Order: sequence, then C-alpha cells, then structure tokens
Amino acid sequence: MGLNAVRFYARHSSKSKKQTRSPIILPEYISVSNLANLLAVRYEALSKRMLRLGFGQSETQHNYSLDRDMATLISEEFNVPIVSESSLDKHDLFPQPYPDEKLLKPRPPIVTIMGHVDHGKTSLLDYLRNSSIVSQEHGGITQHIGAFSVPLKSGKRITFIDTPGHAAFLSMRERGALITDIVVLVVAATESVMPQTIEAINHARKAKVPIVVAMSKTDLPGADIDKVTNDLLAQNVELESIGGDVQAVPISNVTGEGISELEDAIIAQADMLNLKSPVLNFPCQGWIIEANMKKGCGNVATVLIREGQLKIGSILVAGTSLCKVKGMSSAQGVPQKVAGPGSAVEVMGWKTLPEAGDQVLQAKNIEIARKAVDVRETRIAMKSQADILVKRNESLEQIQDSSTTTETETKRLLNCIIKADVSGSAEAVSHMLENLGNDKVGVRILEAAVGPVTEFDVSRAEAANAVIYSFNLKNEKDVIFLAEQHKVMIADFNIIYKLVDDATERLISMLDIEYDKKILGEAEIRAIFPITVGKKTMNVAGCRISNGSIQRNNLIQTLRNDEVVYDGKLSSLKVVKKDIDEVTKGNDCGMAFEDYTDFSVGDIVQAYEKIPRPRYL
Ligand SMILES: Nc1nc2c(ncn2[C@@H]2O[C@H](COP(=O)(O)OP(=O)(O)OP(=O)(O)O)[C@@H](O)[C@H]2O)c(=O)[nH]1
Repeated sequence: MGLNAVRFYARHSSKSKKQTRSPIILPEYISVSNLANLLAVRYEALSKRMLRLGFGQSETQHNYSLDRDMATLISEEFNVPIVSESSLDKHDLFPQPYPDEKLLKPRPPIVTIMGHVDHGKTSLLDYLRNSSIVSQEHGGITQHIGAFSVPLKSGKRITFIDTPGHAAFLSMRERGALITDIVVLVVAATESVMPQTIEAINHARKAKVPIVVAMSKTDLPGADIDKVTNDLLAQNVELESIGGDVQAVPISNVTGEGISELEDAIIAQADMLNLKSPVLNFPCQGWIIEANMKKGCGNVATVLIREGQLKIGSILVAGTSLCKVKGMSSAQGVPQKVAGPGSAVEVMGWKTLPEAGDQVLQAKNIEIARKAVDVRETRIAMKSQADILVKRNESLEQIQDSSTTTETETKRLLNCIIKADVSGSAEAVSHMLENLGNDKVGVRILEAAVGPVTEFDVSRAEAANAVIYSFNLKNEKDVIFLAEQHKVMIADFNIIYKLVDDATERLISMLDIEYDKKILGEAEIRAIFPITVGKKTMNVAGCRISNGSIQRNNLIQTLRNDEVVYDGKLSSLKVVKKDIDEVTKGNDCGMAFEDYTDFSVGDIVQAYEKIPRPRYL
C-alpha cells in the first residue's frame, strides 16, 4: 500500500495520544518483527494494528522490511517517539569550512605519479626520495610510509604519494577523497603513449586534476620527444611546446637529468592552483594514506595533512578508528612533534587500524572522538542490518512473486529447482527445461545448483509451489521425509531425457483441457406447454426427437438460428406425464431445463457428450 494511504489512515485512526515511551532510533529499513521488538510490543499486536492501518497481509509478515517512513508512522501509533538518524549527526565529526581567506597559508602540492607499466614511476619516486634524504639534515634510511615530501632549494616542498599510482589514486577517488592536487604523468620517450598512459589521462581528467608530463628515459637511444608530443596531442593533451597549456619535462631517472626542472614545473603548476590551507587555530584534517601494524609501534597510519597542525597528544578520528597521537615520524624516519598541511607523517597511537582513504578529523577531546566513533559504528550497524533486511525482503518477494505469478494471464509456469551432481549437468538440465513449453505453459527455473537437495530447497519449493528436480544425486532421508511431509515433489532422475519427459508431462497437465462435442441426439421444440408444479406454473418444451436419442442425464444445448442460446442440463424428461430416462428418434416428449425457460418454438435441442481433445506441447 502507498505511504500516503497509510498516512491517511494513521492520521485518522490516532486519537490525540501522548507520547510516553523513550525515543527510539529507526534505521532506514526494519523488519516487522524487529520493529515489534524495538517498540516492545508483541508481533501479533503490531501486525493487527498494521492491518487496521491499511497495510496488506503480506506487508505484516515477520520478515517484511518497512522503510523508515512507514515504521515511523506505525511507531507513532504506539506512542513511541522517533529520533531521526540525522540526529546522530550532531555527535559526529565533519570537516570544517575554511575560515577567512586571510588566515590561509600556502601549502605544498600533493602529487601522484601515474603512467604505463615500466615507464619509470618507481625509478622517479626513488630518485625523488633519495634526493629528499640527501637534502635532509637528519638523513637516514627512508621508510616506506606511502607518501614523502621533497624540500626544494627554494624552500618550497612537494609531497609525493608513493603507493602504486593507479590503485591508490583510484581507491581514494572512489571514496571521494580527492587528495591529489597534481598528476605527474610519466611517459617513456622510448615507447611513447601506451594504454595505461591513456587510462591515467582519463582518470586525471575525470578528477579534474591537472597533469604535468615527465618524459622519462630520454637518456636512451630511441627516445623520441616529438612522437610523445604528437601521441599526447592525439589524446587531447596539448603540451606547451606546441602552444598548449600542459607542461612537459624530459627527464632521466638514471642520470637525474631534468628532475629538478620537473620539480620546478610542479611548483609552477601548484602556484597556478594557488593551494592554501588554514594552519593555526584550525582542527587538523587530512587523509589516511596507509595503515599497518608495526612491530614495537602497534597500529601506525600515514596521515597526509591538508589543514591545521598535527601534534603529539592530538585526538584523531578516521572512519571508526580513534587515535591519541603518541608519536609521529616523517618518511625519512625523522621524529616530528608538529606537522602541518602538505606533510605526510606516520602516526602512532591508533586504537584500531584505519583504512587507506579514510578522512582524518581532529576532535577537541577524547569524549567527543568516542561519541563520533560510536555514532559511526551505529550507522554502519544500521546500514548492515538494513542491507540484510533488504536482501531478505527481496528473496521473500521473489518467492512470493514466483508463487503468485505461477499462473499469469498469458502463461502458466512450472516452477522448478534443479539440483545436480555437477555444474555441467545442472546447466544441461536447466537448458533443456528452459526450452520446453509453448505460448501457454513454460518452465521457470528458480535455482539450478550443484549438491543434494537441502531443507532450504524444500521450504523454498513449498513457498513457490515448485518441483525439485534432483539429477544424479543421493538425497538425505531426512530431506526426502521433510519434502513428503510438506507435499513437495522431489523428482529424482539419472537419465536426462526421462527428466525432460517428466517436466513435459507436468507442463501438459497444466494446459487447459479443451473438448469436442459429440452430438448424441437432436430434437425440435414444437410447442410450449404451461404446467403446474406445486403452486408454481412453468413452461415445458414439447419436442420431437429428430435424430439419435436424448437421455435425461445428457448435457444439453439449445440452438436458435445455429447459435447456442442455452448450455446446461435437463431438469425433467417426460413422455406424456411419465418421467423417462431416454427418448429415441421419432418420439415426442416434454423437456424442462435447469434454470432456463426462455426457449421458443423452432429451437433445436441437442444432447451431447464432451470428448477431451488430446493435449500436447
Ligand atoms: N635508462 C633509463 N632507464 C629507466 C628510466 N626510468 C626507468 N628506467 C628503467 O626502466 C625499468 C622500469 O622502471 P620502473 O621505475 O620500475 O617503472 P615503473 O613505471 O615503476 O614500472 P611498474 O612499477 O611495473 O609500473 C627499470 O629497469 C628502470 O631502471 C630512465 O629514465 N632511463
């Protein structure tokens, strides 16, 4: 039933009621029996009330899932106030809008390197990472934390994400985490544009992230910059050298030639983007780049900071993970006390492992963080409950659908569940059954699966009025017994054509029986006599038998101008005043018909027998 109708009934049925119960939170979907639990009423009481509200019988079943609007209306009927799920939001954490432009400070660009396999992404990242160590005071061994920053001579910095290009970029973009400001597209000048180059271009374009091209392997013979330029043009990437707006820098990851120019190009692009973030007096916000368990450190996660400053002791929430920052270190292994926008730091202190792509938000204190985690967990639980309910409803509907639509106006369907020894035979059986039938009857396969018939198959078959075809299987006695109890047919076969014959017979038996009429005798109505039976007067047809004979119990039809005007039975057959069983050709008799007196002189009365026509597909 429609929501408006329910609303109408609810409005008109509820007297002014005072809400007395403590409020409940309704998920997006809830089953009828779960709603009964939540409302603390018996299922029977709830379904009764629902029927009164105008819900259909099927909508009051235990497993039927109600959407939040419906459940709210019903709950109101029981005086139970509802707290909307959105009220959970007030305990959650959300990214803060940027303050006044004047309070924003320039931040380093965040760069992802993408490109075709073997074109030099890793080599470029290695070169950049090594150069970052060399130029660091506390130089040491770099640790892989998923991102690192390269300080430049100019004092500026670039942060590179160094998880495998495509995967990281895509998974984060899918989660709505647009972390990257610029894509460096590595194209080997020896090979030029390749399929993954095009893919990377498309990803960057979709995400509206500008590209800087790094033409690698220019130290090798065969490097052809013009070809790369033209091939990129064919992909609508117009390089500056031919008047476009995309910067391209020839580099060698082996000699390091061109790499500082590439850094300059990235900075120039970043300047155009005018990347700025709030730093002071703003909660720290960022993204999880990687997370793992580290021996001696517990759960660690790399946080790429976009806004604010992260400090030891800060409280963070990412997804449903909570962290009181115990320690931080850079990709160069340098411990950090404070990290600002554009920095990637490995953070210790996570209670549980967050996921790459989770947004990181700072909470003012641990209570606020805990509440946020709580509401997020509640939301996830509600979502998964809703998903389960929706799935359950779908399968319920499917079963109901299959049982109710077994007989459609146009075609009757034999519902079948096929169980077979191997998938090949399950497929073969379903293929053959699917092809059976005609425009009036056919087979609907609810399931074709491998393995013996289960209790679930039996209950499903019962609900859907289906036959279970079991092919080449030994079924358990318990299941066979259960099927017998529930009058479910398990048709067992080892030979496929016998199975097909069985299904064919079942289909044939579903066809309507059509009959031919064999005329046994014929009479003409020659006069109409009124007779008195008790206090009633009724008309009787005076007939003469012109052909064959007419018996008292024969099926009778009356024809007028060759059209059947009556089809039924005699209520009496008399010769003179005597009841008689049969009158033969040439004799006169009086006939009265069951519920029919509208006959006329000249009508033809025929006695007939119904002969069923043979049925076949
Ligand atoms: N001569 C030369 N060799 C390079 C250059 N860049 C990369 N190589 C070599 O090319 C091969 C592939 O380089 P990688 O950096 O592993 O390429 P990749 O794009 O990271 O490859 P995947 O990770 O497999 O996608 C390696 O043998 C590198 O040494 C370059 O600029 N010049």
